[in-house]
Parts: sequence; structure tokens; C-alpha cells
Amino acid sequence: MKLGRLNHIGVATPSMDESLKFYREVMGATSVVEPFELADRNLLVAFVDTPTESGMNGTQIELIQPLPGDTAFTNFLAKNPQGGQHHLCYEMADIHAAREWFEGQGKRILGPTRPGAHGTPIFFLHPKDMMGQLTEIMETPKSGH
Ligand SMILES: CC[C@H](C(=O)O)C(=O)SCCNC(=O)CCNC(=O)[C@H](O)C(C)(C)COP(=O)(O)OP(=O)(O)OC[C@H]1O[C@@H](n2cnc3c(N)ncnc32)[C@H](O)[C@@H]1OP(=O)(O)O
Ligand SMILES: [Co+2]
Repeated sequence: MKLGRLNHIGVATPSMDESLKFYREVMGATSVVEPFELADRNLLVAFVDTPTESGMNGTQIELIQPLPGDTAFTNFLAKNPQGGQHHLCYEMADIHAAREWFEGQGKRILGPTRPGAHGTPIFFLHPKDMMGQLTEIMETPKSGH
């Protein structure tokens, strides 16, 4: 299996407004994908782009604010009231081969492979099997992010 690009760092936040203000005013972010709802998951999501030499296609910060009805972040935000780093997302060329690889490695896969916030197929791996890091694997997008 070949490790691909670090596509994004998932960051949980109790307040999308405060996080976007922070990334713009403190961190100097200039390129943001404005918040949008993932209604099927009761999540509000935005992306903060980071620059590379060739433009704004560096690793993104995926800001995630749970909305009423979400339960996936309840424990995390109870333990981390300010939010913070939640998961890392790596790209791999073939999501099905990747799933088989990690299953063969005895890593627990959390839920079905399904479209993530970018619309490309993803799955998650249990942090306890991944050196303490909740890990998202995403199929390498055909173009761009
Ligand atoms: C924006 C869309 C985005 C996308 O598509 O990219 C998403 O959909 S992300 C939305 C959230 N979805 C997921 O996170 C799916 C995978 N996550 C899970 O299945 C759970 O969150 C799980 C199993 C990782 C944790 O379960 P739970 O939330 O119920 O918390 P527990 O306190 O029971 O945790 C058990 C154990 O794991 C440690 N833990 C929990 N979360 C994390 C984390 N983010 N990073 C590292 N470790 C984590 C927690 O500390 C517990 O360890 P223990 O030693 O027992 O205290
Ligand atoms: Co993610």
C-alpha cells in the first residue's frame, strides 16, 4: 500500500464562526471554503486552504462543527471543550484496495466506505489501532482537493 498526500486535518470546533475568525485574523488564512451543512450527518463543515508554491492546494484544515442531532462528536467535545485536532486524512489511490489492506492488517474500520465532505469515498480507522490517531482514508480525488 502506498501512502498518499495528507489531504486534510479534521478539526472539531464548538463554534464555526469563532474558528473561521481565528484562522483569518490570527493565522492569516486567505482562502476558505465557506461553511456548508452535511445534513445527513448533522455537521457544519468548512475548509481552510493552506498555500503551496503553486497555489492554494496544500493540506486543508477541515473545520467541523456538530449541529443538533449529531452524536459523533459528543464525547470528543466533552473531553475537549475548545475542540481541536480530531483526525488526519490521507489519500490513497484505490479506496477498496486500501480497505482490504487495513482489514488484512487487523485494523478496525469504522463504518462503511462512503462519500466524505469532499464527495470522494472515505473510511475511518480506529485510533486505538492507528497509534492513537483517528485516521481517515480518502480516495485520491481525480482533480484538485
Ligand atoms: C466532515 C465530514 C467528515 C468526513 O466525512 O470526513 C466526517 O464525517 S467526521 C465525523 C465523525 N465521524 C467519525 O469520527 C467516524 C469515526 N469515529 C468513530 O467511530 C468514533 O468517534 C470513535 C470510535 C473513534 C470514538 O468513539 P466515541 O466518539 O464514542 O468516543 P470514546 O470516548 O468512546 O472513544 C474511545 C477511545 O478512543 C479515543 N478517541 C476518541 N476519539 C478520538 C480521536 N478523534 N482521536 C484519538 N482518539 C480518540 C478516546 O480517547 C477513547 O480512548 P480511551 O483510552 O478509552 O479514553
Ligand atoms: Co475528514
